[in-house]
Amino acid sequence: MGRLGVLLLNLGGPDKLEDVRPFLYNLFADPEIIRLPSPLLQAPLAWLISTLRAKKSQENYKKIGGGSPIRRITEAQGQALRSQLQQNGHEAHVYLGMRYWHPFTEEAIAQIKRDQIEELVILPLYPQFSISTTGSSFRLLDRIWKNDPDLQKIKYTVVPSWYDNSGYLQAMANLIATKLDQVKNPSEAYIFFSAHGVPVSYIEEAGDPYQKEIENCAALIMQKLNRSNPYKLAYQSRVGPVEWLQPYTDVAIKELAQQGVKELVVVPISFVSEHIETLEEIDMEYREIAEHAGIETFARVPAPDTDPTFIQALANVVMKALSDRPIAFAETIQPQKNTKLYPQERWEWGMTQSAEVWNGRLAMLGFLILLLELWLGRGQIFQ
Ligand SMILES: C=CC1=C(C)c2cc3[nH]c(cc4nc(cc5[nH]c(cc1n2)c(C)c5CCC(=O)O)C(CCC(=O)O)=C4C)c(C)c3C=C
Ligand SMILES: [Fe+2]
Repeated sequence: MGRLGVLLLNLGGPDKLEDVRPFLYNLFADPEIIRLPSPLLQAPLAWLISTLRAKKSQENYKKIGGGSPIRRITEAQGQALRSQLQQNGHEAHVYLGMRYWHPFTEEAIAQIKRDQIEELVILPLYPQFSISTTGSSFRLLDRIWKNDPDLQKIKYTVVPSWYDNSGYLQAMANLIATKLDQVKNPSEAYIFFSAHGVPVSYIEEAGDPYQKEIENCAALIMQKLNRSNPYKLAYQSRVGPVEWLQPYTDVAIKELAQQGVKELVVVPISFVSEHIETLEEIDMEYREIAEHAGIETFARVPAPDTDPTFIQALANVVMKALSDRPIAFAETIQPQKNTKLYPQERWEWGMTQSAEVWNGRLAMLGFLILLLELWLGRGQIFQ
């Protein structure tokens, strides 16, 4: 085996408050997050949304210490993975490639080239595949690869998703069991999985397998846990004026409270590290909603971070990828160029070609104004 590298992919997050706006700009400039009918609109819209959202988002980052812990934790996971692989007989360099903030994927690739890596496993730190996360990183890497003959010499493989890995399921089950055993009625508490949502159009128009993988993952974790507690899966963190996967976490919490549920054990399911959506959104916003609705216990299961069972699971995923047939970027799910990732029916009217052009332009203008109004009018994006 040649010089081995493992490239861990993640979303990234602002290290400090000044980073929030440019981080949001990078996120919304990604056509895998919001795709508009004209690519020319992407940058102005990203600028608009990031500028409008920055203040609220900064307030949230302030509440968790002024920045995202995602880089620190992902670096710790990388180091722990390197030692675990070493113990399992594999000397590997581990790199971090974040999609929207430092260390950017491009920085990791430059280092991989400097280190003259010959064999590379590309492992997203998202257990389930979504076009908006893993898919976006793979598409970026695919573009980088196509333009770089040196990279094309590397024997690489990608791991599209690994939510069904037995060690990962065990790590999640252990973390849940520990938390369950701390509540008043461990056998009755409701296990509440909260996954990051995506717009419904990702699933229905673009064929994103995310919802299926999340549902399967929750069911497999429950099997591993092997307890008879009731459970529910809901989706958090919706952004903007389109329909996202349902049930929404806040609505589901209120419904359970109305049904008389008193104890919730909340499991963040699509994240493997603590970050703003666990530390602020779940721990603060949803806790408040739950307590207000009459839930007496709101216990949150920690993200796996550097949990040893979880790190061993990551090492197993890497070793399996090395022994399996290599998977290329092109083999993974990619939305077609014209896929609607955002509802576009609004500008599909008009009788003649030129009328259609003008209708389209007016509709786009209207759409921008509508977005602006919705973003400003609602005052907060996570509803
Ligand atoms: C599986 C994980 C994730 C999916 C799917 C996902 C889709 C998705 N996200 C946004 C918009 C935002 N996400 C933001 C932060 C954020 N998102 C994820 C993970 C997934 N996103 C993580 C790990 C983080 C946190 C990074 C950190 O700073 O700790 C944010 C910024 C937060 C904020 O402004 O409050 C936005 C915005 C969309 C639109 C989307 C799918 C289309
Ligand atoms: Fe997100």
